[in-house]
This record gives sequence, structure tokens and C-alpha cells, in this order.
Amino acid sequence: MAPWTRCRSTSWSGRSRSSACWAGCSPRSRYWPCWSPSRCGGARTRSPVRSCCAWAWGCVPCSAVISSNSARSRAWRPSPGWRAGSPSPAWRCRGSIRCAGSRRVRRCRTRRRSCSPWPPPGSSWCYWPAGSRCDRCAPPRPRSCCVAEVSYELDRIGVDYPTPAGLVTGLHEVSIAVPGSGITVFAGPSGSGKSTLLRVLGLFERPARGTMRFQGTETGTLTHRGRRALRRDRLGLVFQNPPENLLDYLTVADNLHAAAQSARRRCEPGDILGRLGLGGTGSWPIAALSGGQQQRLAFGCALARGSSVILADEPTSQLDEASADLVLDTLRSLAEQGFAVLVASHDERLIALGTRVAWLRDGKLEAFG
Ligand SMILES: Nc1ncnc2c1ncn2[C@@H]1O[C@H](COP(=O)(O)OP(=O)(O)OP(=O)(O)O)[C@@H](O)[C@H]1O
Repeated sequence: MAPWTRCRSTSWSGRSRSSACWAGCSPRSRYWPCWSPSRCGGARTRSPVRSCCAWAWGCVPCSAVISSNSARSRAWRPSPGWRAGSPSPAWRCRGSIRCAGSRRVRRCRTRRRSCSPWPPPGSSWCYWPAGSRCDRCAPPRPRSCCVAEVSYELDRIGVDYPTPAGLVTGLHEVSIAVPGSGITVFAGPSGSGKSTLLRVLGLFERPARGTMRFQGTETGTLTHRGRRALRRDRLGLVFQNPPENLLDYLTVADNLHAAAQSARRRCEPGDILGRLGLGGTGSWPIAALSGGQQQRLAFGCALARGSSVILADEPTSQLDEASADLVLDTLRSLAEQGFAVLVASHDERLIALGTRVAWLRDGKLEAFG
């Protein structure tokens, strides 16, 4: 077994490997599997993390890589004490190019386990050639390929809540087809089921009855993990309370980075902030933004995640009029950019802004148009 040596890389020293590896490393993970001090520094620092992830997921023992067609991997030498074929931390795989030819490595690549969300974008940390397999580093998908004509198709959706007094029906047989662009407002008095419907659309709530298709995918049969993946990759969520949407211990730009990373993407904060009218605030703490600006940034986070559908629950209800105006501008601009924005609200200005309005009452859809 190869000796574990503390990584001496300046960029990584002091960082625990567990923070670098989201695949979940062993307790030994505070130590890099550096098998040669000369390999542990500068540009090579990425390999231990890759090997850490690959090893943690048990992808390929070193022998497979060394016997692969890659000239570079063949040129590598194992550390003293390492035994060929052992799925030990002394893993040698250094990247997809070097591993080309090994089927087992390809399995690893497909699972994308090695694409650590750390460090932040901009530090060229992707192991995969951009655009081939790694979503995170691929250029943003053109809008045309991710905008569906119909984002949601609901057929007789019903939601029940168990309460001490018996079942309360939150939604009664709601059938609706929501287009894949523009602003759709769910309006109605308090208790009419707006938030319940939004939770169903956001894949948080499993309806008791009926079927729902989201961008062509039947959601009723999805596992919890499948629903989460769909939410992560395609949905942006903005809650009522501005601070709930943001991480207040990060700066504005870091919030955008974190949002992009959660969807395994990269983002250009300056670009997004410019589009939201928040240019120049990248280094500000969240507390320095007004409520309206925070809410705008929350929509920016949805943009950073590459979401094609944005769901917002009463985004203006906690804001004063001037701040609410900023949010309305943002919604208008998102709709113009081709996003499907679905909002639950009883704010009359927001209802007036909607491309279409679905009226709910007592959990029933009264009108849509
Ligand atoms: N967790 C829950 N447990 C029990 N009943 C619930 C729950 N959530 C919602 N309901 C009931 O479902 C119905 C619809 O509630 P919902 O919150 O969706 O309405 P809403 O239109 O969003 O109201 P508001 O504008 O006040 O937020 C209400 O009768 C409510 O009492």
C-alpha cells in the first residue's frame, strides 16, 4: 500500500480533502494519496483529488490505467510498496485523456464523480474536456435546446394534507398545461392552493392523485433522487422571504458561484449581475443589498444554475413598492430572455404583468388564460 503523504501543494495545503471531494472520502482523506513528493505541487495538485474521488467510488484500480493505451499513464511509476491491481489510494488516473482506452475509466467518466465542485469556477478544475461529459464546465446550453413548448402538463392533480381533523384537500383535480416561456401567474385568495400548486410544480410535493409531466418527463414514477436531479438541473426556486434564497455569509458573487456549483455549472457573476442591474455589487456582502436587490439576486442564482423554469412564491410580498418594482423588472426581463417564470401571487401588479393567469379558488382551477 502506498504511503500517505501530506500534500505540500500551496494551493491545497491546509484544506481537508473532504472539503474538496464531495464523493465522500474516508477518514484518511485529510491526506492526499501523493506517492511522490515531486508530483505533489503546482499543476499536479489536481490529481490527488481526482484519484480521491475515483477511488472513493471504486472506479478503476491502478493496473487498469497503467495497462491502458495511454503513453503518459504507461510512463508513470507506482510508489514503493504499491501492489498492482490493488484498489488502493495509490490510484494513478490523472485525467480522461490519459485514461482513454480503458472501459472502466469510461464508466467513471460517465458518472462524473470526479468533477469536484471545489475549488470555485475560474480555477480550471475540470478533468473532462469541456463539452464532452461534464455539465459543469460545458458552455451554457443554448436556450433553444432547453426551452420546451410546454413546461408542465398536469392532469387531474389532487393534493391532500392529513390533519388532526381529517384530510384537508389542498388541490382538487387541477388540469393545466403551462407553456415553456413567458410569465404564468397563479392567483387567488389566501388558502386557494397557490403555494400547494407551486410545491407540486417544484417537485417538492407528490400529488395524491393525477399525473404530471415536466418537460416531457412523467414525474409520478420518479424516485426521490430523480426528482431532486430534475429540480437541480432544470428548476430555479425563489421563495417569499429574500434572505431564505441566499447565503448571507457569502458575497454577492460567491452566492452566484455557489448556485452554479450546486448545479455543477460555472457562471460569470459580472455578466449575470449586469443583466439584473446589480453591476458592481459582486464583492458586497448580502446584508448590503436592499430586499428588492436580494430578491433580484435570488433570480440571478436561478440564472447561474442554468434553470430553464423559474418558480417564485410571492416574490414581492415582503417588499416595499420600490423594491417590488425592481423584482417586476427582473421578471419581465427573464420572460423576454425566454425563461418560463411561474409565480404564485396576489399582487395585482404582478398579475397584470403575467402573460397568462391561472385563477384558483378553494384548491380548484377556476380559469386559465
Ligand atoms: N401543511 C399543510 N397541512 C395542512 N393543510 C395545509 C397545509 N398546507 C396547506 N394546507 C391547506 O391547503 C389549502 C391551500 O393552502 P395553500 O398554502 O396552498 O394556499 P395559498 O393560496 O398559497 O395561501 P396563502 O396565499 O395564504 O399562502 C389551505 O386550505 C391550507 O389550509
